[in-house]
Order: sequence, then structure tokens, then C-alpha cells
Amino acid sequence: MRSRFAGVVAAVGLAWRAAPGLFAVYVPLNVLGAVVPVASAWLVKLILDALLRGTPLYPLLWLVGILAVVGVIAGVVPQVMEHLRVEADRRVTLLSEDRLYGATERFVGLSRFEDPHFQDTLRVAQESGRSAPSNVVNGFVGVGRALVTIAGFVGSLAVLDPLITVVVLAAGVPAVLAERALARRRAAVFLEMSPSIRRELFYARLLTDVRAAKEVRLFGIGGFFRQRMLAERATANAAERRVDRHELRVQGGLVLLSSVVAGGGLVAAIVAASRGQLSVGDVSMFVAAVAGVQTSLSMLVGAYAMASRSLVMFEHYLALLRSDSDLPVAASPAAVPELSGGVELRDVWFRYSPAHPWVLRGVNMTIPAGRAVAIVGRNGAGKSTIVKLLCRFYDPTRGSVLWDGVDLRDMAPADLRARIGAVFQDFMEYDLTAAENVGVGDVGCRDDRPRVEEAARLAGVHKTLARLPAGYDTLLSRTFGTAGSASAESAALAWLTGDDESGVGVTLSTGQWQRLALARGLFRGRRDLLILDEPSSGLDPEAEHQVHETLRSYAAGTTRVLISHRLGATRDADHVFVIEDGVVSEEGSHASLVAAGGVYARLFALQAKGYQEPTAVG
Ligand SMILES: Nc1ncnc2c1ncn2[C@@H]1O[C@H](COP(=O)(O)OP(=O)(O)OP(=O)(O)O)[C@@H](O)[C@H]1O
Repeated sequence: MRSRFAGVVAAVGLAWRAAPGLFAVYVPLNVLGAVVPVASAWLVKLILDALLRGTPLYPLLWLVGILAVVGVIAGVVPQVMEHLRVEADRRVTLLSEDRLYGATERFVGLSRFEDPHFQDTLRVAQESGRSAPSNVVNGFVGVGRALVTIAGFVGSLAVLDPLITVVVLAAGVPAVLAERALARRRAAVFLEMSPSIRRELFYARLLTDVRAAKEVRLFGIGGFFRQRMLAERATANAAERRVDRHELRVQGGLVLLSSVVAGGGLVAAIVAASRGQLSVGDVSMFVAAVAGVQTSLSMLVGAYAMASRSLVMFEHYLALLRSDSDLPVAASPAAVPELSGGVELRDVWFRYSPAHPWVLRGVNMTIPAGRAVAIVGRNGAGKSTIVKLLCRFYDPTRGSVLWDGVDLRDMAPADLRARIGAVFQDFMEYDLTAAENVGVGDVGCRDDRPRVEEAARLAGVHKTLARLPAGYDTLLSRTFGTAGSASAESAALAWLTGDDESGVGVTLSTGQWQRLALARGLFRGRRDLLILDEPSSGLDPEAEHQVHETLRSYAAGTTRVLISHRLGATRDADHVFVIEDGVVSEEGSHASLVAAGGVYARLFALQAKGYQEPTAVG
């Protein structure tokens, strides 16, 4: 109950902060809108009674004039309110989305994003963040408005017949309770269906994703994915259908109840009028009051249902906003000094969660400042996991990672990351211009074109980018049209008629994208620690050679960690670590490891042999 109240306060606070002026007008207008029906019912009663009493025309015309003004207000107020509501909704959505996505940035690690439960909460929060705060506020304003109207009519009815007043009011109680239960049930089903809907979206995206298109067509698995997508939709539909049917039964019963009460009230009023206990004006007031209370009760129930349904959703939004960071952040973090000693993994044990197997089982590794270190090992040995621990995307389950002797957990993650440059194995291909794709490596300097071009040159991709249709300003995307292309409408028309040439997205080859990712890493400038996780896996041999030459001269003196399966690239490292079975199984210089004749020597010999073996022709 307390959390519900806190939810209402939070929604009102958010709405007020987003659009204070609008709400300052919107709420009083609702009160005005609420009293208008009561005022017109009274005016009609007074006019009818005055007519039957034979009141002179002049005072009667006054009443009619006031009734006309009330009628105009009744017509205009809802229009203005609707306009204000829509505008307020826009502003509230803007602020609530800003807060939501601001909150997701506060999760400094990666684990939350890999947690399916978190993904479900996120999806509900994304949906509710758009509309829930406005719906909660509008719902409760609607409830308040209905209550004001009901109070006005109940007061009027009570003057005429207290018993009928009690019956009409009592008939509203089950409706309120039933709608409350329905709202909860609908919200629960929505949450229960969340995983299904997420999977449905996943399959739907696969069917249209350009990256999946090749395999989907070659393997002929479109039908397979479509069936799965439809099965997920059918599951969600079945659950929603059950709720719809239940709602239909409950609401049907409520309508029946309110009709019986309204009919009963009318009969009672006519009987009383025939006995001379009520005037004609009283009967008209009676009819208007019964109808007004019924309408307001159903408005109240509807508004309450909307508010409480949105409140349940909004609580997920609030839970996400208020959830702690996924990694503990030191209250008074230590400064991150320029790396002078080195980075050390000390007896590091790591698994992704208690349900996952151990990946690292006591890794000890020192990366001395200013030296180049290579990490090699089989697929799945844990090399990229070490990179993620160095960037503090996760904390070691046991042991520690030390930066010049200071535990990474004692530092602010943003300060640490500001000292790190990286090219990840699963680098991003941003739907941005070529220049921006490089520039986001150091986002504050993204407009420094000479530096952008210099980084691209170092990564060997300058010529490719310069030759694009709009050079560095070319949008690299298949999702959005090219920069400066026609409007969406005319582009769609051109596509339909087959005349579409402008909307063809420009994109790069895998190796070119990889060079672009490298340029992004280099654009970051000389950071204290440069991490290169398979930076050249997609490059042709010549390009790979060039990249490693460039890195050797460009990054000389920078602390470097290189991960590569190509042992030709790692032979220049000052120190090589071999990871096997979760520990460092061998370490030393390339030459000493080859001489030792262990795993590294065997892998190196295998690769070298592969290059030397004569190719059988014919
Ligand atoms: N986010 C994750 N959640 C759970 N397990 C993971 C996650 N990322 C990696 N793993 C597991 O951790 C192990 C080590 O993965 P990692 O990516 O570090 O290996 P790697 O040595 O870099 O492999 P490769 O040479 O193939 O790139 C693998 O068994 C992998 O399945």
C-alpha cells in the first residue's frame, strides 16, 4: 500500500516537473468540467419549475442565458483539456525516457544486461516509461473529477430522496472493487507474458535482419523461425484472451447492475411525482442525478482502472530507476593515477554467475607499465573474460585486479575507463557517419576532422572512407537511408515503384569495419592501457601486417595487451601468457616459450607448418 502511494507521489512529481504550467491549468479545468453537469442539471430543474409556476419571462431568460453559458463551457472545456493532456503527455514522456535511459547508464557493468529477468523488467519499464506516469496522473485526476461530479449529484439526490442516494452509491462499490482486481490481473498477465513477447520479437527481428538474411535463405530456416514466432504469439494471445473473457463477464455483470439501479431510481422518482411528493423539475433533476452518478461512477472506475494498471507498470519503471548499480561503486573512490608500475591480476577466480562454470581459476598475471603483453589460448579459454575484468565490466569472484597496486573496485569505473583504449573482438558497427564511427572513440573531440582522418590513416582505412559517396560524412547504414536522401514518404514510394536509388545504405566489408573499429580505438589517443582483442582477425595478410607494424610504432611505450590466435602477431610481445584450464599455464618471451616446447611451442609450430606446407596443385 505504501509503495502504491509512493508510486502515485513519484508519478505526480514527475508530471509536475515535466510540465508544471500545463498541470496548473489542467487540474482546475477538470474541476470546472466536473461541476458543469451538476450546474446544468440544477439550471434545467429551476427553469422547468419556474415555467410551471408561471414565472415572468425576464428572470426565466436569465436562467436560460446562464444555462447557455454553462453549455458552452461544457463544450469547450473537454477540447482544451484534451489539448493540454496531449501536450503534457509529450513532455512527461520526454522526461521519463531521459530518466530511464540515464538509469541504464548507471549500471557500470555488463551482468544486468545479460540477465533475462532484468531484460523483462527493462521492457516493461520502457513501455510504461512512455505512458504510465501520464496515465497515473490522468487516471487520478479523472478519479478526482468523477468524485466532484458524484459529490454534486449525490448532494442533489440526497435532498430529493436519501434512500435512492444510498442505493445508487452502493451499486458503484462492486464496480470499483472489480475493476481494481481486473487491473491487477491484466498487469500480472502482461508480466507473465513478457518472456514470450521478447522471444516473439527476437524471431520477428531474425526474419528481417539483414545480418541473418544470408543464413535464413541458404539454410531455408525462415519457416522454422516464423513457426516459433507464431507459437510465442499464440501463447501470449491465449493468456490475453483469458483475461479479456474474464473482463467481459465481470463488466457485463456491472452494466446489468447499473441499469437495474438506474431503472429502479427512475420508477421511484415517477411514483413520487405522481403522489405529488416531487415537482417536474425534481424529476428532471432526479433523472439527471441518477444518470450523472452512474456515468461518473463508470468514469471513476475506468479512470481508477487506468491509474492502477499504469501504477503497477510504473512500479517496474521506478524499481529500475532505483535499483543499485550492478557493481559496487566506492563511496569515495581512489584517484586513478597514470599507470607507472603495472596492472596485476592476483589469484583471480571468475565465473559469470553462481550457475555458470568457473572460467578463471586463480589467474596470476602482471602487465608491466610500458610493455606489450600477449594473451593466447584456445577458444573459450577466458582471454576476452580477462579483458572484461581489466575494464571492470565485472568484478572477480575471488582475488583482485590491481592498477598500480590499487584494487579496481576502489576506483570510479568512469575514471578507470578514461585511462583505457580498446578494440573489442565483438566491436560495434554504428549506424552513424564514417567520421562519427571513428569520432565516438573520444566523443568530446568527434568533430576534430584532421584527428579523425589521422586515426583512419593509422588503421589503414582512410582511402576507403575518403572514396565513399559523401566521404567521411557518408552514413554507414542499411537501416537508415543515406545522408541527404529523399523524405521517408518519397523514398518509400520510390522503393515501391522500383525507382529507388537514393535509399541504398552504404556499408563496409567485415575487414573494413574492423579497421574502422581500430581507428576508433586509436582516435581515443594514447591512453595508459591499450587493449587489442583480436584487432586483425578479419584482415587480409598484408593489412594485418601493416596494422601490427603501425601499432608497434604508434603504441611503442604504451602498456598493451594483445589477444590473437595468430601467433605471428604475438611474437613481438615482451611477454606472452598462455591461458589453459582457467590458469596461466605458461609464460615468458616468444623465444623462451618456443624453446620450452610446451603448448605454445606446439601451437606455433602448427601454424608455422600450415604456412610452409606446399600446396598440392592439380
Ligand atoms: N556473458 C557470458 N555469460 C556466461 N558465460 C560466458 C559469457 N561470456 C563468455 N562466457 C563463457 O566464458 C568462457 C570464456 O569465454 P571468453 O570469451 O573469455 O573466451 P576466449 O578465450 O576469449 O575465446 P575465443 O578465443 O573464442 O574468443 C566460455 O566458456 C564462454 O562460454
